[in-house]
Order: sequence, then structure tokens, then C-alpha cells
Amino acid sequence: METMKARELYSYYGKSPVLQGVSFDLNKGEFLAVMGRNGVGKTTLLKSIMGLTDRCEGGLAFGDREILGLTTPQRSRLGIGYIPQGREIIPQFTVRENILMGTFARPDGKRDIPDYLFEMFPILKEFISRRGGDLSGGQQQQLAIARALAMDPKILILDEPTEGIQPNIVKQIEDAIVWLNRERGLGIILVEQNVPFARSASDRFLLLDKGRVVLAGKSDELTDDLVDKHLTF
Ligand SMILES: Nc1ncnc2c1ncn2[C@@H]1O[C@H](COP(=O)(O)OP(=O)(O)OP(=O)(O)O)[C@@H](O)[C@H]1O
Repeated sequence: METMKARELYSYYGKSPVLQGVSFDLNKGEFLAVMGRNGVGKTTLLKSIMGLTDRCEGGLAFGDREILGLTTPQRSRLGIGYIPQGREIIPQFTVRENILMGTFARPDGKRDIPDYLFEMFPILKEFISRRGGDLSGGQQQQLAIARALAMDPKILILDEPTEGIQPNIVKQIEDAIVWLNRERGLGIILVEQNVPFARSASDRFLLLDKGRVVLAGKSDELTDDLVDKHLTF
């Protein structure tokens, strides 16, 4: 169940297809970085995986199951954890309540908050009774990651998790993502603008342009020349 296979995805807002034939494979425990300039369809690709665009055609298998026909909550329950851009925690809820919300998607009905979340982000333990909205942007991002992990996902999908976050917290978040992948074996799909981090953390990359994959390969094959050609503005 930890693999994902996308075949020729076409994804639409209204009538216009934003993704135009995107394919990729995520093998068990693999880390895939999705890169590309602004507006090329990176967020749309993650939304398509979660069933959050108006329409999506093609093939999308999670493990041996075709999931394009499933609703967003059904996809979550299968074990796809999603951390959207902008975090979307609930500001009036406490840190504990926000994390507990994640457990509601657990198919086994457990409502425990796993201890490792607080080892990863100790500040969440310290602020457990504070309102989510009173946390800094970086702390809210840590909370959003903890909430997604509380449902015990098999893969984690993150949309630019360090964008606009204070530098001291960026490193903690990057380290946590790498740790989750390497030590806990979680498959990761990460949309990331920070090329050095994406290159060092991921196994493979997908480079999008105008809704299409223009380049894909192993991350150590992503040379500076390719970055200059496809990613500099
Ligand atoms: N809800 C929407 N309705 C209509 N068009 C949209 C919607 N969301 C995005 N688009 C369009 O789809 C295209 C791809 O947007 P998307 O957000 O996926 O790009 P991105 O690569 O994630 O960019 P960024 O790095 O700026 O987040 C853009 O042309 C955008 O204008």
C-alpha cells in the first residue's frame, strides 16, 4: 500500500486542464521532490492526488487500488497524509485538539497522540494547551505536520512546508521530513522551491513545466546546468 503510480493525469479547474499528462512512480519508502517554477502545476498535482481539483482523468493507483474515483476523506483513510500550502490548522482549537483531529482519519479508531511527534517538535508539547492561532507561522506548520502524522499515514504529501517560515524553524522542519523518510520509512512527495534541500533529501525528482513533466530522474542526476535551465527565473 505504500506505492503510488500516476499515469497520464489530466486535471482541470473548470474546463482548462492544468495538468496535461503527468506520470510518476513513488516506490515504497521513496522520497520524490516535485519542482518547477511558479504556476506550473505543482500544487495542482498534490490536489489531484487528494481529489481536490474539479476533475481529474488518467490513472492513479495507491498500492494496488485505483483511487481517482474516491473522495478526499476516503483517500486520507487509505493512508495519504496531506499538508497543504498555508497549513490550514484550526486557530480556535488548542494544539492538542488540532492533533487529535488528525486521529479521526485513523481506520483503526485509535485516538492516541504518538509520542514521537513531541520528540520531533518539542514546542508542541510545551504549547499543548495553547490555541493553534496563537502559535508562530513555523510552529503552526509543525502542528500541521503533527496533525497529518497523527492519522498514521503511509505516505506524506507536503506543499512547500518551509515557505515563509522563520529560518530557525525551517531547519527543524527539513530535518523532521528527512527523519520521517529515512528512519520511519514514510514515503514522501514534497513540493519544494529550495533546490539544495530538495536535491539532498529526495531520491528522485519530477520537474514540471506548464502542466507537463519536462524532466524526471534520480536526484543526484539533477545537475546545476539542469537547474539553471529549468528552475532559474
Ligand atoms: N482554483 C483554481 N482555479 C483555476 N485555476 C487555478 C486554480 N488554482 C490554480 N490554478 C491555475 O493553475 C495553474 C497551476 O497552478 P498551481 O498552483 O498548481 O502551480 P504551482 O506550480 O503550485 O505554483 P506556485 O509555486 O506558485 O504555488 C496556474 O496557471 C493557476 O493559475
